[in-house]
Amino acid sequence: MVIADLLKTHFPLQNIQDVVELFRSELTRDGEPNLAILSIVLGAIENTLTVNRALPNEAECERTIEPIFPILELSTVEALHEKFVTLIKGSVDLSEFSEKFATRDIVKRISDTVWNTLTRSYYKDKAHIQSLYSYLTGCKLDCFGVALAVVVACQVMGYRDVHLALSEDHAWVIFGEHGQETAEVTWHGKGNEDKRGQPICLGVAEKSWLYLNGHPVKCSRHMEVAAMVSGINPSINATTDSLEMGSLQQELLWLLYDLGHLARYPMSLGNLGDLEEICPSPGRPPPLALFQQAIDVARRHYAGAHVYPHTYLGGYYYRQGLYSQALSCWADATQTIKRYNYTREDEEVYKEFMEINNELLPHICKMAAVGAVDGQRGFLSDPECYVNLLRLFDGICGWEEGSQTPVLHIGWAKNMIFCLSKFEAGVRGKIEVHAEGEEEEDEKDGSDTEIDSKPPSPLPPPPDITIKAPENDGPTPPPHANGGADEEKIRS
Ligand SMILES: FC(F)c1nnc(N2CCN(c3ncnc4sc(CC(F)(F)F)cc34)CC2)s1
Repeated sequence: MVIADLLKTHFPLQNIQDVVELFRSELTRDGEPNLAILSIVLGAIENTLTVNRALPNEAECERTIEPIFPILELSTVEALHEKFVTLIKGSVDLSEFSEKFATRDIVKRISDTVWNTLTRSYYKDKAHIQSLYSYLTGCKLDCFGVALAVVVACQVMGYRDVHLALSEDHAWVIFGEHGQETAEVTWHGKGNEDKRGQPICLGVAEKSWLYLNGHPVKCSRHMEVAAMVSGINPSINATTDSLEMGSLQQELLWLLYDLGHLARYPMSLGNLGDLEEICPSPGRPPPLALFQQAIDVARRHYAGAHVYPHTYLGGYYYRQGLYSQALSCWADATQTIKRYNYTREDEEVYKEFMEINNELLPHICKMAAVGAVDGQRGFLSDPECYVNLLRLFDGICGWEEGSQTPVLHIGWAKNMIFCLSKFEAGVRGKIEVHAEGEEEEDEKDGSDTEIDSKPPSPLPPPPDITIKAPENDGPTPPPHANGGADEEKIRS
């Protein structure tokens, strides 16, 4: 498959702007963006900027910093592209597969080709093995990278119906005339037999977070570009990121955002929010707006089935010291996971909630109890915080109910008791807990406001509990009642 002349005009790539213009050209051209070229380009640059990078020591830091952005020649990219096309076209007998739409057989065969050319054994969680560059130069791919490579190979074979499907911790493909077919093409986690070639059957998908109850992100070609940009890993080592690589990722995500290709992709909006928190772009929406947009997208287009939009925002509030707001987001997150049954393939989200319940929440309650953080003066006497703490624990317990594998152990319970006991006795008198479906008598004096897990549309399962907290006329003003001065103090 020849590389379009339009594409060639961008080479050699010498800086971030050259790469952004190449992506803009591919994303706005007639026909599809060339996924193979774009993945090779990102992988080659990431490799130069992060892999085996000698870092300047103190003394050298004083000296001028030599430019380290690699000059990427067309010949390098063309050679790797040619290698990929030859490998893929050489592995399947084209005559057998002449249909317009892919079949399970062709998808499995292409997955086998990628699978069988990987290094026999390597550290699967290694960084920088997510791109076609890693596959073509090191024969290594991570779980996401295998799925992406299969989709790129199908594009090379001319199958315009094969697309990437993404959950919050897994990837597979959809295909067929109406995109109605699904197939596993990669492995998941450790010690799980891969199910490559099999469809994702609803029975498995509907109750496990790994498959998001049938609400994965179904990518277009442009969203597949967004996925490879989201998959950029700027880390040089555990403590240092490549500023150039992070900046390239941020610029490309804004390009994709402006072209509308993040509009159905909550995690990429979260990625962009994280990058903006670290290095704000002038004239762009603040992180808060991006995290909030991700939550809205998940609610409107994915039936509120995604957990990460809530934990992205919760993590942001926590880092900003806005603990009441963080708690509210984390409660929304557990009220989301509550609709799933926990299975051993859900470890990643289990670790998220473990950190929230067993590290972050106890820390907040400890700090609030010693009054260490001004802004949290009201936290332990604020009925809304207590309500959200109960919603959070209810969600985790609801997740365990009906699951084959238990979620909670004594460590969870100890931390729950620790947090609950830090709240002032009076606050417990200010809330009402209603069992599911109990008739609501009208509020006579309107003194109670109902705190309810805002039901995402379409109708979710009814919440098990509805909890009420009084209006702001209670004796202790909510933590941010002083005109946000505290928040100013925290932020400054
Ligand atoms: F919840 C917040 F704290 C999170 N912070 N970072 C989070 N990540 C980082 C980015 N990330 C992602 N970001 C964009 N797209 C995808 S597709 C995918 C699943 C798999 F890798 F394809 F298997 C993961 C993922 C995974 C979740 S969640």
